Amino acid sequence: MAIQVVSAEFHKTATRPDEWPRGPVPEVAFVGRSNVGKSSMLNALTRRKGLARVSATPGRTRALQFFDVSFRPTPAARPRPLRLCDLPGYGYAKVSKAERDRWAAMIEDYLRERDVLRAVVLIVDARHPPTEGDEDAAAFLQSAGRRLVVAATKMDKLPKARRAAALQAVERSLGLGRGEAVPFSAIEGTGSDALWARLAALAAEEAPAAPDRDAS
Ligand SMILES: Nc1nc2c(ncn2[C@@H]2O[C@H](COP(=O)(O)OP(=O)(O)OP(=O)(O)O)[C@@H](O)[C@H]2O)c(=O)[nH]1
Ligand SMILES: [Mg+2]
Repeated sequence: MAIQVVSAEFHKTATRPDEWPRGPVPEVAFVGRSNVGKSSMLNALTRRKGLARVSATPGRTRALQFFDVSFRPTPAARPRPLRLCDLPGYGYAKVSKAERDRWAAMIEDYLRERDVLRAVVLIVDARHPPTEGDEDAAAFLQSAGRRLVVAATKMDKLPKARRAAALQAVERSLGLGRGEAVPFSAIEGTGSDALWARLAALAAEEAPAAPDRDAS
């Protein structure tokens, strides 16, 4: 059954931890290489075309962008809050190494430390084998103890007859089981319901056992 998005709006931009939104709202983040389609996926999921900025120029998203969403898992259910975080892409070559290092540190701090983060969607391009950056990101997220959902996007660019094989190639190379990766296309509008079902379930779960940050 399709999830109903009640509202979706931009909340804020952050480059430093003290700027991350406060409060106990469960959060899901979107990571992937520059230009893979992170912002487009966020717009497709929220069914709000201009919510996150989509650009033909890679490297457009340069800070963490937080969005507040309210959704009903079923038509009769009460709306639930969820926060989405659109992250800058990795692997963007046209900035200085110093700037790339700064982005990487900003993203890694967030992915490691963020206590309300329930799941991370790793977005890969369905047309190509995962890049070294994709593999590094998957390994990093696993080592950080994050729940990972892999989505293979731009499915529309593949002929229908090749889509299943492409999805399996993604799953194999990232060490996932059959049926674990979610096929997606922001252009065709496919994959949203399947991805929502996964995210809604993860958002409802307890936060994963996080490194000992509440010990004091
Ligand atoms: N054909 C097709 N094109 C897509 C899809 N998703 C995104 N695109 C295109 O890919 C380009 C990049 O999309 P964005 O959503 O801005 O990608 P991003 O990952 O947020 O990019 P950065 O923020 O720069 O890292 C744009 O030209 C989009 O129109 C898709 O599912 N299918
Ligand atoms: Mg973007």
